[in-house]
Amino acid sequence: MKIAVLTSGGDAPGMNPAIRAVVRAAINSGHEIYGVMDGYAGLVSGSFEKMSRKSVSEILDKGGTILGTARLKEFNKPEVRQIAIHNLREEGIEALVVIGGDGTYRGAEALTEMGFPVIGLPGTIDNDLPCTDYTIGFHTALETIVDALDKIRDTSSSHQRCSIVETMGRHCGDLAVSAGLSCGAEFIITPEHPMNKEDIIERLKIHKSEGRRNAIIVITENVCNVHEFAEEITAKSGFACRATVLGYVQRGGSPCAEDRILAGRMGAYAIDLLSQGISGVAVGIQSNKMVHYPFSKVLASKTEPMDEIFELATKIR
Ligand SMILES: Nc1ncnc2c1ncn2[C@@H]1O[C@H](COP(=O)(O)OP(=O)(O)OP(=O)(O)O)[C@@H](O)[C@H]1O
Ligand SMILES: O=P(O)(O)OC[C@H]1O[C@](O)(CO)[C@@H](O)[C@@H]1O
Ligand SMILES: [Mg+2]
Repeated sequence: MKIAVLTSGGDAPGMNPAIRAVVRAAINSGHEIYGVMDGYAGLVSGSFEKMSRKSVSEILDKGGTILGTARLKEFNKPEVRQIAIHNLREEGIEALVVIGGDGTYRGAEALTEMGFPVIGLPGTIDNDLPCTDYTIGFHTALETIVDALDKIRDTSSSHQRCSIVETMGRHCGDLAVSAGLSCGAEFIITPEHPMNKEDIIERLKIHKSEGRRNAIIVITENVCNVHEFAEEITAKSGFACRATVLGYVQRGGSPCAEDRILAGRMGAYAIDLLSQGISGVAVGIQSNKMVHYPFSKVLASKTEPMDEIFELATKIR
């Protein structure tokens, strides 16, 4: 079978090991494999390149994605997807593996509904996909955040300051919750676990009066303007507060072992599914087992908030 692979949406550490696994597993199973450049944009422009074992040599430890990625808004138009399917068929490609987040899955579901076989792999730092415990990239981004929070704690404590640190995650608090537990953050604020600002300020006053030297607040992006909140905390709590937006540093870097293993397992599993004639599904990991569900089910499901980790962080704070 001729199979193509692409990466789409925000890049995530582990996309390269996933591409490698798809390419090597496909070749080892007797398939031909093509790389598509820059996500769905490459499907529309017909940017395909045949890949060999060598095309994916020495990329296991590389951040980003060797295939490039893009956000192509127009892909929600049927006529644009029709061009993509036409280009795939012209090349003789019979199935597609997409590595990306929820938006990428929406594109994949739409291609599936138009009769083109697609398999999805969860590749996003956000961990915001249902039907999988983890997404490829989450654990590496988490390590980056933990490293940054430990460093911020050093300076924060030296200056007796409060630090509010904004993580990525779009509308999912998993990065903030996991990093907050890992670093003993005093407060964790996420879309799933919101907190009243006045309440935090009151608790910071108590915290300060108890002689604590610092406090860390970890917060998911898009919850509030952290710079304004830092000013408010400084003015009202007596704790000088600084805001740090971690930003794109969270998307870069060499994938950690956990993401490499996950990417390897998922990439190989995707090729096994295609070899068995299965498509129109997204791959996941649940209780350490590979699973797959139709895109329609995944996209209609909700992610499970990390309530247990959040409560544990509060309990052992
Ligand atoms: N409803 C849709 N129909 C068709 N294609 C879509 C749809 N939504 C998104 N896509 C395509 O998928 C691409 C990636 O989606 P998006 O930008 O939301 O990132 P993502 O895959 O969710 O990854 P991440 O959130 O980690 O950045 C979009 O740029 C677009 O090309
Ligand atoms: O790369 P862009 O378009 O700025 O998107 C940033 C978004 O992408 C992510 O990094 C991954 O989905 C989110 O955490 C963040 O909100
Ligand atoms: Mg997304």
